Amino acid sequence: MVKDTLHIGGKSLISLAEKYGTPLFVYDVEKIRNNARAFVQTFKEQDVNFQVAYASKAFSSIAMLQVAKQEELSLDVVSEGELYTAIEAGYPADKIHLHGNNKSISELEMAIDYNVGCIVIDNFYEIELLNAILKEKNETVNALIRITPGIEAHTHEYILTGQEDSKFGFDLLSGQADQAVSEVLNNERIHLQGVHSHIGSQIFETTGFEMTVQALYKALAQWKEKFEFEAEVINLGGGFGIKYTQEDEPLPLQNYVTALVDSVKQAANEHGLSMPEIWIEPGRSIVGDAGVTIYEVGSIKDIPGVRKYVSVDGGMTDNIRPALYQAEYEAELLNKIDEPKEETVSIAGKCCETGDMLIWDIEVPTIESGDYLAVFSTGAYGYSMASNYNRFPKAAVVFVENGEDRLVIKRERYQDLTRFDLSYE
Ligand SMILES: Cc1ncc(COP(=O)(O)O)c(C=O)c1O
Ligand SMILES: N[C@@H](CCCC[NH3+])C(=O)O
Repeated sequence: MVKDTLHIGGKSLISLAEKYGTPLFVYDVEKIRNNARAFVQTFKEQDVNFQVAYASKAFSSIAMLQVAKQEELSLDVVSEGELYTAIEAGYPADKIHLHGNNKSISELEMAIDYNVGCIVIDNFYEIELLNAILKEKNETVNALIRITPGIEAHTHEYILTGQEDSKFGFDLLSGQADQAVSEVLNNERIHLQGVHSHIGSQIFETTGFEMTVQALYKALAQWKEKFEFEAEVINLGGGFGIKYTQEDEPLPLQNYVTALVDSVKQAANEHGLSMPEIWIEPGRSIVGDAGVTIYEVGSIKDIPGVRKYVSVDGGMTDNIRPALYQAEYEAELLNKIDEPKEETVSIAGKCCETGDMLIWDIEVPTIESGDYLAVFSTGAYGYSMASNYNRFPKAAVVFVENGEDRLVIKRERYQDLTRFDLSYE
């Protein structure tokens, strides 16, 4: 048994690695709850009507959605699979919002059959599909229209979503958003509750959100004149940044809420429009810093004067973010937490892929095979973007709260990898 050091929710990470094996995702449930409460409490203090919808793409599992439900969050789902998980977790249907830039007929039918709270309409094809499905089922639905406001948030270009040149939503500048509002308002089966906009992810400032509110209100004022339409809901999406490394300086979550509420109040007032409900959709900022991944160090390759590669028993299969966005992480050797940092190494995954790197140039104590490495802030878009590349089984996920650990997603077995394979002999 190695020395017990770093703890989460009262449990030592080393003891969890020994109990459940590695790679292992460990979540601090109290942290998830505190993040959720930071948003909810701040809205309550602002005295506005609101919904905080957890963007379940960041990390979805039955246990996670049960925690979100306990915290009275609404839920953003973007696929039939995420919706199915919500249903399995017993999520109240009226709190579910369905997103997606290419919703299938069966996704839309499932959402309507389950009576979800709202559908965020993304494009003209979807209006057509929705109309046909609602007619056939003789149903109605609440909807928001997703708008790309032409705002460029300061973040990695792959996670920008609010710029004009985007696959998401109706563009404001070209007039497509006007046309969409008009079409939806003319559809008696779709109740247009309001507008939605999401400008990107891992954003560290409020300016982009404030500019979005202004852009939306300019349009809303015109739509009031043109269509006598007033939004009951303004959904400003997610994207609130978190700390991955010492260089990251995110705002306290409360600041995003106060900035959004202030700018909506101001814009509504300026344009003589009534105050809407404000909805947001945080994903990363609810779960990101609540998760840690533990790996075991395996082979070490030292190329003198060049680099020391330290390979761990996971990699891009449980964390694609470094390969996809050059995302940076910090890590510690759990069993050497008090030892001085003696060397600079690079942490590699075990996939047959040069780009399968987790961390470049990190300082660590003298590193050896068998050490446990914990990589921090992996709670968002780690497990949810995991793959079976090279036929690696997906890692296990453990929740810790009040000194108790609970396995919430089992480690995949090799049998799981071939479960859909059919013989060709
Ligand atoms: C529409 C929408 N809402 C919410 C989110 C959640 O974003 P984040 O995890 O950055 O809060 C995303 C992802 O960027 C998104 O596309
Ligand atoms: N998956 C991305 C963010 C995109 C979120 C969905 N629009 C990440 O890991 O940062």
